[in-house]
Amino acid sequence: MFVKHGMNSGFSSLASSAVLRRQQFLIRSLKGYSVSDKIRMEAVKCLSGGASLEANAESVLRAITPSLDPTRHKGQAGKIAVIGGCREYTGAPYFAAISALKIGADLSHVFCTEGAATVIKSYSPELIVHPILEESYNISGVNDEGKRDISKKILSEFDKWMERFDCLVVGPGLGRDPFLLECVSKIMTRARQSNVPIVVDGDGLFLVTNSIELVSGYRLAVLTPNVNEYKRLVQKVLRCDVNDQNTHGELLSLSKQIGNVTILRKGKSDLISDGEKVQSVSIYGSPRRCGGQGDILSGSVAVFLSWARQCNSAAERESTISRTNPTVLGCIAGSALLRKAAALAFEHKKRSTLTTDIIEHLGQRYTHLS
Ligand SMILES: NC(=O)C1=CN([C@@H]2O[C@H](COP(=O)(O)OP(=O)(O)OC[C@H]3O[C@@H](n4cnc5c(N)ncnc54)[C@H](O)[C@@H]3O)[C@@H](O)[C@H]2O)[C@@H](O)CC1
Ligand SMILES: Nc1ncnc2c1ncn2[C@@H]1O[C@H](COP(=O)(O)OP(=O)(O)OP(=O)(O)O)[C@@H](O)[C@H]1O
Ligand SMILES: [Mg+2]
Repeated sequence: MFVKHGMNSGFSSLASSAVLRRQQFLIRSLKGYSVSDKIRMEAVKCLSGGASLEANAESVLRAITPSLDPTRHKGQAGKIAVIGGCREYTGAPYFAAISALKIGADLSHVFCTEGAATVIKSYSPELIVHPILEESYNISGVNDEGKRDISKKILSEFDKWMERFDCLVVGPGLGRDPFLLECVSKIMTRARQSNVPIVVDGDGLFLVTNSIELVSGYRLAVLTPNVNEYKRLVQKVLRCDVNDQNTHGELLSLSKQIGNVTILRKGKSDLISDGEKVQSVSIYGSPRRCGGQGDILSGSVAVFLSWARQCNSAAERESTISRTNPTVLGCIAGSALLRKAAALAFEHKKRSTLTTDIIEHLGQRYTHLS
């Protein structure tokens, strides 16, 4: 079976004092590190409220990961592009792009501003960096016609590459400059016309929340909101505040309202929905909440969803998995892998664990994923 029924379907409505006592015990257990991962997972499921379908992440990972076959050529394991990197942020696009390579993609590109490009290139010679984006401050003396020309040039530079990509990650460290975001909207529209999947994260979600039509109804779009980003999406799309008593129902409605795009709501448990059902990944990760873990996740989801789309022959896939939306499979695999890598990094580095430490553990998934 691909999914296992959670232990507490309809928990919120059935809560009795005995269940509440058990919950309180589990909350106390979570504070220490002596209890097993399994108990922590139970606790998280108990606390999530609503029917819980914990994804069998290990099966998903095994089913969608391509073999290291000597007949395969460079590029077949994935070509990913991250659109992000501006004056403020260079770490986020680097984390997303390098994570894609560490997981097993063959090529990882970054499209960013010129200033950010030099920095990102210096972090890693493995990344292919395109310094094509422009921010308003850099073109402040240019008139409207000049700006239109710059925008056209950016789009045509991107067009040269786009057909080669298996997935785009839009947003890590993108910033919120209006001119830059306008150009990125055009890039997203072009990618959508060419059926290239798009993972939207960070400032990409800021853009999409204000221009929901960019992804609305696009089944190859994945949104990966953190707590703030989710709140803004719910307020904009559902026109209400986040309701923690109805997490699953709310996520289903949000996804449906945006035309069944896949949403991965990050948090204590990661919740994933494409508007059909909600699945969770509650594997215990790390108590460190250092910045950059969401960036690892977006790069990882991009690779896994590309792999999930590739294995469309029934022989290659387990039956339930073959019927599951590849974007959902990508989210389950990405979330599980990040969480396990975070747990392994925390075992070694404890409170000093940083995003770069987690990236170093991305490759250990098969031996340690439980
Ligand atoms: N090392 C790095 O380069 C990192 C960069 N990051 C990037 O940082 C950017 C922001 O991500 P966060 O997760 O911090 O975003 P959040 O939305 O969680 O919050 C960011 C900040 O923006 C403010 N803010 C919220 N709504 C706003 C609005 N409507 N207009 C202007 N400001 C608003 C918040 O008060 C907060 O201080 C993203 O591009 C993200 O990818 C992060 O990924 C962390 C690591
Ligand atoms: N309270 C939590 N307990 C356990 N894991 C969590 C918790 N909150 C987030 N995570 C995990 O950390 C990962 C990143 O989520 P987070 O909310 O930090 O994203 P983010 O804010 O976008 O990160 P970034 O700093 O990269 O922008 C997610 O996969 C999620 O599973
Ligand atoms: Mg983020």
